[in-house]
Amino acid sequence: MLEDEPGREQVLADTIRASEEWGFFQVINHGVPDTLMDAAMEMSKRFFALTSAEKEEFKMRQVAGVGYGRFVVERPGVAKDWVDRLQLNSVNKDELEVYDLVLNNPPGCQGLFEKYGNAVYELARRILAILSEGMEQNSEFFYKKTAADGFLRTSINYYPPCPQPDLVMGTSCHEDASSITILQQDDVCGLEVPKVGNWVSVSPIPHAFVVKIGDILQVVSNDKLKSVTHRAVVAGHTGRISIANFLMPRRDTKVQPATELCSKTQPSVFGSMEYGRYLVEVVATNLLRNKVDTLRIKHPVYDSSS
Ligand SMILES: O=C(O)CCC(=O)C(=O)O
Ligand SMILES: [Fe+2]
Repeated sequence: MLEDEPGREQVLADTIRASEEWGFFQVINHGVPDTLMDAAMEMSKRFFALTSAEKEEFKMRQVAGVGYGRFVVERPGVAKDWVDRLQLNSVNKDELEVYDLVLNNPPGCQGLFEKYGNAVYELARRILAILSEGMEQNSEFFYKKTAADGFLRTSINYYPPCPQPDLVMGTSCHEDASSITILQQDDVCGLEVPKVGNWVSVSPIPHAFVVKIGDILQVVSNDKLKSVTHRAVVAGHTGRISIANFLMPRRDTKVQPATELCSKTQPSVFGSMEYGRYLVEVVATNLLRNKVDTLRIKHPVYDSSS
């Protein structure tokens, strides 16, 4: 995360290469204090250790909303994931969120996650700046097009120990519908990404964040940066916690390739859709895989007037 040092050019090039090839990379020395990361992980453990009745007080009330639990559309024949979840918004609120969750148990939980959310949001902005400069644009380029005035959704996943881990999935294969995702994992392996026909584990590095390119950055970068499919398996003998922070655009943001990244040789390969519509029509219909393909144009032609 070098800011002005001589190795910066190399960092830019490496970050772009990782985002094109893997859609994932890990960052260390990122500026979010270790103590804040530890406190967030500790608070998450304490939350999931509350009794069911205590957790139910924060029950999620709308599909993919904030709160505890999983309010999902059931799919016939598809087993539910082996995961317990708490979701909250920080920085800006999602403008359509009706439930104003106040997370007052364990005490201090709300304030801690607001502080954590602010720090992660700043980090997300800095990473978007690195990606922008790596693609020869000004540092605010991707932030303005994929996240300006947007919100940060923090989703805390607890995968309990499981007697038969081979029979379940922690979080099924999907891509994130975010601009970018910043994920903190504990010291237990579980997150997996595909590479040449195999699943590869993203090894936990103490106090590192895993950064994932989301669908919105894939579309705006005109398919250069990849929103890669991933999943989380369960360890079995022990529980695992991951804290996924999704940087989300405002719902009225137009999701479309940036004209600056299109040319005669690289015409726009995606159409345009408002982010709110993307969430309702593409994400909420349970179409979890290859979602950006719903925007893909079959025969791209460069339009120099746009
Ligand atoms: O638990 C993990 O490591 C992955 C979670 C994830 O992919 C998500 O919440 O979107
Ligand atoms: Fe994910």
